[in-house]
Amino acid sequence: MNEPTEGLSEQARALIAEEEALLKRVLLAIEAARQQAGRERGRSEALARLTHLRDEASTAVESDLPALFQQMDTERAILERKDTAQLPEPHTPYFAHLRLRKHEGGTNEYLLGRTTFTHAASSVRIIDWRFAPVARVFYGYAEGDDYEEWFGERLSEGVVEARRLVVIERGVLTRIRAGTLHLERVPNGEWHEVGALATSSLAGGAGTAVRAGSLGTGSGEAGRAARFDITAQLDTEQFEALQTHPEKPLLVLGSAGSGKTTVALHRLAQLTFNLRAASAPSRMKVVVPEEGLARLSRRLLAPLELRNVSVETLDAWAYASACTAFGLKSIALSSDKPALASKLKRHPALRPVLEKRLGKKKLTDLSFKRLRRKLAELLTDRTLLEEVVTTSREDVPWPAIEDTVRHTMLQLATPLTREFDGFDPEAMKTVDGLAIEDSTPDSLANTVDVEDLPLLLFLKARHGHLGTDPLAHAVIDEAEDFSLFELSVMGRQLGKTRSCTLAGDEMQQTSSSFAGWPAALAELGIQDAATVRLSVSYRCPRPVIELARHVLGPLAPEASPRMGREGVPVGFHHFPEEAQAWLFVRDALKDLLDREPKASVAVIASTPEAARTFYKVVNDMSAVRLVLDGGFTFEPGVDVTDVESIKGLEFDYVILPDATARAWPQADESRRKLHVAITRTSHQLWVVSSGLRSRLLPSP
Ligand SMILES: Nc1ncnc2c1ncn2[C@@H]1O[C@H](COP(=O)(O)OP(=O)(O)OP(=O)(O)O)[C@@H](O)[C@H]1O
Repeated sequence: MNEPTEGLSEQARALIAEEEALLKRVLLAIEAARQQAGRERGRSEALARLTHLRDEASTAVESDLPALFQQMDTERAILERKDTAQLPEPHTPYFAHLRLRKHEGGTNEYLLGRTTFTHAASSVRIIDWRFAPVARVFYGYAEGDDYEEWFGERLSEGVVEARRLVVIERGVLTRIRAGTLHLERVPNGEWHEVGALATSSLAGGAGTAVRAGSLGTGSGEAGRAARFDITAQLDTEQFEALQTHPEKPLLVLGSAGSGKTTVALHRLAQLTFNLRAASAPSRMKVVVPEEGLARLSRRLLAPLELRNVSVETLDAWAYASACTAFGLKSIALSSDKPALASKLKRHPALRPVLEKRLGKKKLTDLSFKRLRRKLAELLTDRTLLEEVVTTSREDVPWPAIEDTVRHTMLQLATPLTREFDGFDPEAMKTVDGLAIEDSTPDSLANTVDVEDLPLLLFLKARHGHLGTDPLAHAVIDEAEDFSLFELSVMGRQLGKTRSCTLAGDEMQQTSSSFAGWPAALAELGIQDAATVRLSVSYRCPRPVIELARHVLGPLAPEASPRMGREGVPVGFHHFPEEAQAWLFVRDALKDLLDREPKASVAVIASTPEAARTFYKVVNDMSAVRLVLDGGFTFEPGVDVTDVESIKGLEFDYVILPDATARAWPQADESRRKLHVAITRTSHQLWVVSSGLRSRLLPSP
């Protein structure tokens, strides 16, 4: 235990002393329980001994039996002791503390954690946030509030005397938040009030830039304290969403950074607990559009004890589903495909046109080969494709027809290797050792696009069983980016109850045209979903949210989110030449990494090509990474990336290096993408432009 520093109020000192004493008591109680459990671990040996004694008794002479029976009784008594419960992790046994003074008299003390634990002798009671009824009081009331809750048949009334969030790292208390009082233990062991530390330090702290016009708010300094557990911070609205009946589909809406992913993953944690079945995690799935978000989701699931839940990107999910549904080990995918053909295949306008064309005729042969041929017929039918273009009101442009037909024809061709079957295999190679069709249109022969997979699965499900195992629950995150075909197939994979959580924000739709939530739910086969709209924006500070709304322009929803935090102004930096702009960013990054080596920074370019070009300016700097395949490591440093890769992610600092009129034109898709890039910012945003600045930005 360490002495609080001078200058702390009496109240703060008392709080620290109380929480440290409490933690000490908890750790001793866990240790006592652990030792007790150790003593009981001898039971498996007891079982073996009992079996052996039984065998012995069956052949023993009568005079030996009384002694054997006595021994057997002893071993049986050991076995009959109650199973040892799982103990809390002593490094971080709990994340919150609640004390209730009941009107009927007396106080009750609870700690919120992930493992239930009671040690009566030390009056320690840790409750599991997922199911303990009293967790409702923690999430629903503030310190000092009168509370009134029904626990089963019993009404409990009283006052919330203490409601504290704590951070315990390796068994040491390092942070306490009680109402507006926020205390932090710095590395030398002294305690400070966080607001006081921030204003007295040159380095800033969230909300104060180091120098005017400089990059950095102090939030990525060395040795920054661990954050409060997000589970402890869920707000009332988010916790209420988790109370939705496990079998009811839930639609979680809200602006960028309002906690949609947080709610969806916490619901999964709760449902896993409710199902109690050991197999539950394997029957649950999280599906997201991009690799970056898949990696982040896996990291977020780990502390929720859901490491076994499969997190898949849409493409990986479609591929695995198709292999299972068609009983194939692998499917040859094209590595090169026209963007317009992909757009057409994912567009909602294709859905009704296809439905009309397929009519009522039943297909009997549902093999991959047959359905692939059927799909190719449809995708080379110009009349059908023209109808898609007109139904989309030319959102799918006319040239998409030619691109789709030509591409599909190439895919239908017989691969050269098969055509020249019987020829000398060496003659089928080029001088550099590659197959003769590599990098030629012939490399497309006999392949399908990853966008074809949901269409093929859709065709199969329409005429028969999909052949994949039903899921107990699915989380569909960034659901605005799922095509109707993907949703339709996903719906077939859900069990009868359609238990799923959809999280999304129509303003962040980037990859295909979104058909709206009613259409999305209908494809999933959901008639009645519970819907929550999260209203507080947690990730971004006010100036960033305001810019994000400005960029959306006419697309911005009427209601603005409730702003969580103030923040430093957005930095706009304009230069005549791109080279000047990028050298300026390079210097700023160098300076920032020196001052705040723990910061996470993203340089988000409009395209992968622009990201690659910018990277050349900084590739000699350590801790700078080019990430274009979603391979984010979430380590401190700089990720140079593009807007398509960063959905659902967040960084302390974001720099947009090419905020030009060419990169971000005045079009709806561009507005939404720029909005996504801007809203990845947790602390500070810089918008850097050269030549002609994007007109989506406010005038200087
Ligand atoms: N109640 C809360 N209190 C404090 N922070 C929160 C709360 N809820 C969520 N957050 C934090 O806000 C950030 C954004 O949360 P999350 O990623 O779940 O939002 P989102 O709505 O899914 O964002 P996006 O739309 O960009 O995908 C995360 O850092 C998360 O930990």
